Amino acid sequence: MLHRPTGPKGRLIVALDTPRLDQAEALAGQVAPSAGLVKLGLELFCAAGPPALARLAAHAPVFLDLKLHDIPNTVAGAVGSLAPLGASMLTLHAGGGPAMITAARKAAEAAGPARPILLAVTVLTSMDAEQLGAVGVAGGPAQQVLRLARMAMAAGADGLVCSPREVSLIRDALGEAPMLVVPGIRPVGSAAGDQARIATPEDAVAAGADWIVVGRPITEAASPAAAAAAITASLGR
Ligand SMILES: O=C(O)c1cc(=O)[nH]c(=O)n1[C@@H]1O[C@H](COP(=O)(O)O)[C@@H](O)[C@H]1O
Repeated sequence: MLHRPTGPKGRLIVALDTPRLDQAEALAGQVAPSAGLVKLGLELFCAAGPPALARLAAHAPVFLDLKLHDIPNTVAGAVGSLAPLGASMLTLHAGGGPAMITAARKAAEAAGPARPILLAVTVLTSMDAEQLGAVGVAGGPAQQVLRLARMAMAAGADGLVCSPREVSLIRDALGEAPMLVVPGIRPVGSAAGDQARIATPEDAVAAGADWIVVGRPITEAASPAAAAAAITASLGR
């Protein structure tokens, strides 16, 4: 099981969001010197399936981000199918509720000590108060993130995915126990795109993020290797 970032590659996770496995492998090779993990998400997994995991794992440990969200029995089955693939981290939506998270943890543990870390996604970083209101959640993202964070950790998640805006709130409430993996990262000067709750790599780490997740600011850069290296260097290791 993967623990906190300690190595010289720092706290960076690079999201390889492309439907093409050859392209993802090439990117993984370019960013691997400066990335602790690479992220295999829905776009690539839907296109290339489980074999993509072993191919990317040749370059760096893999964060498998499929954001599972279904009834407990179905999610437990999916975790059971995914756990042997060798991912270091796996996501599920906290909104699936405590029974779903507990079932997922049980299924992950059945895979043995090399099981993936289970991360509960709180409120997607693309959602602002208005988007959240549209799905019936009043009070804004911070309050909802904290509610889901407490519930998910009590139900058996190893860590949480949240935006950089809620990191210090979670640290104040829950301390060091949750591993915090933080997307919605934008180096100064890069476009926000569809992300709503963003901050720079430095601010996210200063707030207490264990890992930051960066996709397009690296993958769409003229040199992904240089962009990844610059982010890791900006974090001081
Ligand atoms: O679980 C995630 O990784 C995730 C959760 C979230 O709330 N927001 C979010 O952006 N992500 C992922 O993080 C990556 C961010 O990519 P960029 O916006 O290109 O940096 C994407 O692969 C998203 O799927």
